Amino acid sequence: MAEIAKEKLAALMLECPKPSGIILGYGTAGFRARADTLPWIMIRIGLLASLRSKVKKACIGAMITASHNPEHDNGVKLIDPFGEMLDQSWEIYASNLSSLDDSIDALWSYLEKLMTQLNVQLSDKATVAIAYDTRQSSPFLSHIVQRAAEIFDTNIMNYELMTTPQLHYTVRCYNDNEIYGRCTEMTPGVKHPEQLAIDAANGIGAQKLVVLQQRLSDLFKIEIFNDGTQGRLNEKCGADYVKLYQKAPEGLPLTNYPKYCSIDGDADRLIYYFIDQNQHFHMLDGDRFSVLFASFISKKLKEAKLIDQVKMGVIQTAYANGSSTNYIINTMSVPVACVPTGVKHLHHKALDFDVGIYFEANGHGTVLFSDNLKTKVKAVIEDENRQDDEKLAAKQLHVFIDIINETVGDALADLLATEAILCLMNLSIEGWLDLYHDLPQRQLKVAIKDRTMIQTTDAERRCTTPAHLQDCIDELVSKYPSGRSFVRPSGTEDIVRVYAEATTQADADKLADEVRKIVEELTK
Ligand SMILES: CC(=O)N[C@H]1[C@@H](OP(=O)(O)O)O[C@H](CO)[C@@H](O)[C@@H]1O
Ligand SMILES: [Mg+2]
Repeated sequence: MAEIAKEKLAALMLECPKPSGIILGYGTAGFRARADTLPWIMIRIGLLASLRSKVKKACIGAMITASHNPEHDNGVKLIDPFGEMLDQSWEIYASNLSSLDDSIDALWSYLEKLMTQLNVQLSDKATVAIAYDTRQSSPFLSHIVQRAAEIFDTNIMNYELMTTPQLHYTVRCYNDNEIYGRCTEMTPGVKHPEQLAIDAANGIGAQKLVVLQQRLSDLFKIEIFNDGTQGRLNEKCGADYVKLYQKAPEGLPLTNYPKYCSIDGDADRLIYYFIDQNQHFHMLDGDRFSVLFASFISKKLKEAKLIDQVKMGVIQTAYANGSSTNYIINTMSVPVACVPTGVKHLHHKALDFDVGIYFEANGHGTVLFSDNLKTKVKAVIEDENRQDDEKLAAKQLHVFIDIINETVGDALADLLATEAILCLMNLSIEGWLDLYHDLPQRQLKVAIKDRTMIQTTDAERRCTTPAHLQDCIDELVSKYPSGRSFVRPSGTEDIVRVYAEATTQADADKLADEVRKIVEELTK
């Protein structure tokens, strides 16, 4: 069997050779690069997915997407049995596999070593679930993952077109259909929400939104724009564009709708916005979802008389607006944890709480609920001695848990949850925005010759190298009231990101620019 597998692998490697000089690391969201440079890595990731499945004795997911990046890019990431990101200890195997030469003997001997170390056999059972976004390169790349995994005797479930959160959820359902895979009912009595216009980034989300639109037509009036029939994926549209440029996307009529939202290319990010009477644009980003969800959940926990029995927390990254952090800690009295960029870090930290609410400022996030909390909510619903209003609050929490996708941030699930909360809390989008006032901020991308020259600590809020960079940033920041700035290398692009916030937009822009100059200076 091993002989045949090795021959098949050698043939596949000849079909998809590794370009010379290429270095790819398993970054913030798996491997990501220009699509035409990726076929060879799909072989290695297919093999790794199969091995992971053999070890965990469970289905593993492989999602082909480059999310909010341009159409010509693509990428792949693995999903662990509970629908979460690949365990970080395995990212090293992924990067090791990537760095091996394009020789069948080198690859084969590494795989043999790995199988011995992991105590698995080629013939052990494996199941890999594959899905991809709407990029032109996606079907071809997914086919390579499939062929590679099949060499290792793997049962493949190819779901073809899916959003990223759908695949995360599907993997979880497959492995855990006791708890998951149930149909979710909306709360009875929810009023008709107002109309909502959605920018689907010309991505996979558009197709899935159509299904939602049809199923929920009595409850929910949504209109879908940038649905992929005309524009290009993520080009001047989508959640990343709106967040980065802080303006409305193209391809969306900016009148007639009381509220708008944008999702990204693989539908795991969500950003809301609206245009006021003076034609000013206002954006509600990930930080706002944390505040909204935390307000709703704590209100319902109070009503269900459960608040004193559970530990609730919000998890953010350094990109969260300082005003949101301040509001959550000081006005809502909810603790906030700050972790490095990347959903895996937020998700991991959220597990420390009974209710762990996490959002990246860019709109990726979800809420995790502990088994302890779920049991308590169920007990209130079933307890005959409880008052009706206590039971109703517990039921609403139960429905919220059903709507939300606990495996990963999911734009469509977050959208449904947001609409339900706004309706139940009788809150307009303006009222939601008025909960606190953002500090003006600016984000810049800076190209330097080697981004690994910049290393950070303290959840990426401080630089440790190059020498003196942090001292210089501290000095610049001290000149601005409520100023804050940090620098970190991107894990998905060959750039360094600069972030700055201050009391006025002009100051935030100026601070960001000064920090950019110092970064360029010290990394020449
Ligand atoms: C500032 C920012 O938005 N960074 C994004 C971006 O990571 P970088 O490592 O900053 O390139 O892409 C990640 C994957 O989509 C996402 O998790 C993260 O929030
Ligand atoms: Mg995405």
